[in-house]
Amino acid sequence: MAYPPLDDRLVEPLLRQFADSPLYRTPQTPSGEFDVRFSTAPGHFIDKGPRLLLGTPLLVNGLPRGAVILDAPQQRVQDYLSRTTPKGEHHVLLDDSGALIASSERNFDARQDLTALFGEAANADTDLRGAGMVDYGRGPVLYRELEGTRALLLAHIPSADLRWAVISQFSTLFVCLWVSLGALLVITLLIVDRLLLGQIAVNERLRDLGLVDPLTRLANRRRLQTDFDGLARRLKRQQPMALLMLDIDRFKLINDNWGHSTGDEVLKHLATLCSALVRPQDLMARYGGEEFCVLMPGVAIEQASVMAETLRAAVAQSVCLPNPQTMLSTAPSPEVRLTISIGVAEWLLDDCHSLEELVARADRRLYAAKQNGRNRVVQDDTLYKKRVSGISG
Ligand SMILES: Nc1nc2c(ncn2[C@@H]2O[C@H](COP(=O)(O)OP(=O)(O)OP(=O)(O)O)[C@@H](O)[C@H]2O)c(=O)[nH]1
Repeated sequence: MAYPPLDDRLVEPLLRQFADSPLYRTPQTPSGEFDVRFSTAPGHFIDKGPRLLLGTPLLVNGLPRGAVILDAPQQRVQDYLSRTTPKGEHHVLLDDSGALIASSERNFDARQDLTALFGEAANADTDLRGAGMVDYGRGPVLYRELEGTRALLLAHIPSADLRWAVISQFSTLFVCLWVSLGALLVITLLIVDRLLLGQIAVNERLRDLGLVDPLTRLANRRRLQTDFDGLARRLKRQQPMALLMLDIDRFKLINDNWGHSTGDEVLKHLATLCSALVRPQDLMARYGGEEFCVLMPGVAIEQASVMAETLRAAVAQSVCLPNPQTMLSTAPSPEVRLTISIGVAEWLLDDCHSLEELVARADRRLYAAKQNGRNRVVQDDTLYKKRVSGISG
């Protein structure tokens, strides 16, 4: 570009000032020289007049390392051009494309010509002040205003360098800290997970303890009550509900002859056998000792009696083979045969309004079954009444 005679003596100290600035240290070429070549950048309007940005790249070993931008009011460039132009001569400032930027002629209309030159960019507010980073589409440019001057120091940073600078911020200590925090978090989550699983297991165990008989794994008395209450609400005395009361005959003899451990195995044997025979919707529970209940929702007395007979027959035909290690050495045989007696009741027919009443009615019939020879099912009070009247008579 054509350029007015700019006094190198003014530029050189300024460039050195920039180069020595702690804000921006530019390594010099081995010869200590700068390759100074100004070019124009789009001007902008501030206050009353347009301003020009005159820039020179800072090259080190031929590589661009930054730029010095002189932000000057266009009028001053114009005045300077007029002042320094010898009489009779005409100096102009042209840009790279040869367009007129300033002229030593006084009739140069800077506002009009600048706008013509740079279009809307000339009106853009590019008045960078302080320090920061801008990106005009060719990558990030760092800038810093030099104190006491209207000059901006710019440095173009390749994106890769910028990324590396960010990454290098993560010092080893910082990374270690993050890794430690991450590890701590994972360990904490594992511990919480373990605690939760443990708590769930404990809760399940507690729930089991509350509702399950530990020996036979059948429902216990509390569960029987809960289920009865639920069924009673659901059936609303619109449908029948039967209850079987089972008791092992002469169980005391089994304990006495084979031992208590074998007695336990007989209880488990009975539980497994009977619970496999009842319907899925029936609830078999251990009522206590050697007594068991089967709650049968929606079942009338006849059907319940049939089921009771099925259970009685199955038990009578079954053989329990207890662990020989735990039975008494005096045991009469390695196997145990057993029978059960059953009392049957039905809540509508027997007009029972609570589990207690239903159990009492079934228990009464169970008692009658025992009194009449055991290994039998009783589903009404005939035998009971006969016996009671016999006693009273
Ligand atoms: N092994 C074992 N025995 C139990 C358990 N609970 C109760 N028993 C025993 O069951 C027996 C019940 O005996 P009884 O109430 O006299 O009745 P029974 O010998 O079965 O005679 P009947 O019922 O009249 O046929 C007692 O000896 C109790 O010790 C238990 O959990 N395990």
